[in-house]
Amino acid sequence: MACRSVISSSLHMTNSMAVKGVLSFAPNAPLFHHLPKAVTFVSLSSSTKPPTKSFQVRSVVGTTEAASGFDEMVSGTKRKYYMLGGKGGVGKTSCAASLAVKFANNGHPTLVVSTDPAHSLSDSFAQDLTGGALVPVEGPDYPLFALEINPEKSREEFRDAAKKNGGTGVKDFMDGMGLGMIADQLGELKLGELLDSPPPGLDEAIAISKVMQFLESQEYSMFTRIVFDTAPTGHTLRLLSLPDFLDASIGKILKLREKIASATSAIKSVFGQENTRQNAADKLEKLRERMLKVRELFRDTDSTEFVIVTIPTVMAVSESSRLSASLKKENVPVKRLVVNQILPPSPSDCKFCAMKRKDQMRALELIQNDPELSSLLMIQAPLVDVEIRGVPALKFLGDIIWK
Ligand SMILES: Nc1ncnc2c1ncn2[C@@H]1O[C@H](COP(=O)(O)OP(=O)(O)OP(=O)(O)O)[C@@H](O)[C@H]1O
Repeated sequence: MACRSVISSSLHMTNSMAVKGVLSFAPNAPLFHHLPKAVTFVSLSSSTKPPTKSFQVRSVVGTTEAASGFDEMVSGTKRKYYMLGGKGGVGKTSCAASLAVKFANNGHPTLVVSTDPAHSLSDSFAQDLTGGALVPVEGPDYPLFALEINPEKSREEFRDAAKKNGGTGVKDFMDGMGLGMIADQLGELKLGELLDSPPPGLDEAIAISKVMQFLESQEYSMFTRIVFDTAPTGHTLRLLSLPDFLDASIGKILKLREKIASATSAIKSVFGQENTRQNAADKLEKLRERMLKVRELFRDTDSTEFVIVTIPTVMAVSESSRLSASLKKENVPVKRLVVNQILPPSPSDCKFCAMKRKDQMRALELIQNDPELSSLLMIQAPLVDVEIRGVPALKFLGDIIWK
């Protein structure tokens, strides 16, 4: 028996609007190669670009009309940070990318950042966004840039640079990555010598240092919405608790430094060493202070929100509940919970679909009765029957989720 639970529909989409019909887009739309110095906000109208390519997106429609409060998310030109996180594979990237597209199509110069070492932003946007630098995303009405931070790869390169140049290349390498600040703070500690046993938190330090750039660098000042596609729960919690985490790491670094210092004390002047050590300790203290600033930012209810993404299964709901509790403990603002991949009611006699949906409804009930999750605004997102890839498809998903 054919399963008819998924309603097929087709869409017609220009760069800034979607109506029913055929999903169309102009693949040669101009790239935003340069960041504009000043941003003018104008009302968005439908594009007049002729559709040059078309394909169909079939989807479930109308499963839920729960509003996400997007009006509140989009209002104001003061910068806001949205971090989307949850269990692996639930749709964090799809939700984050669709939110970023929606912000950009609503007049916000937007940056979407992946801090997940296993990036899927490139796959989601169907564009090559790798390389660890800002890459313009083709398609939205307003500038949308993506940044994939790969801390593990960065550490590898860092290690190589340290080996090749006997440590002298480390600063150049970090400068090249825009991490000069970290190099300045840690350079004197001869990190190259410590890389065989990297202090825990170094990966996260590299990721968070990019966040610090947002705060300090002119290059990023144009972005009024920054959306984070975070790594699965465990990594995210480490990232959020980084300042404490780094505190411990700094302690470890200083201890190691002390060991190195005493091992070489026979050939160095004690006075000079003490100076260097004190200097390095001061710099680390500065780094710690900066981290604390980031910590404050991510706990600022005016500028930051963590959106939990989950799916309607008992396992995912349990993990989301724990994540919510941890975020609350860290005082990170959480308001919204996206429950993704919900099956529509099946008008057919597909037993599998009926059972699956029943299961999902039970999981939704769990959410409603969960002390951690019940107070969050629940946004239900349907399971669509094609893979969401590319800006037009993300716009389509975003228009369903972010209303
Ligand atoms: N609502 C949806 N309907 C249909 N497919 C979806 C939906 N949401 C996500 N998917 C698909 O599920 C897969 C995983 O999605 P995605 O990469 O967004 O999840 P993730 O949580 O970011 O994964 P990871 O933890 O591996 O980074 C992708 O193939 C995506 O296209």
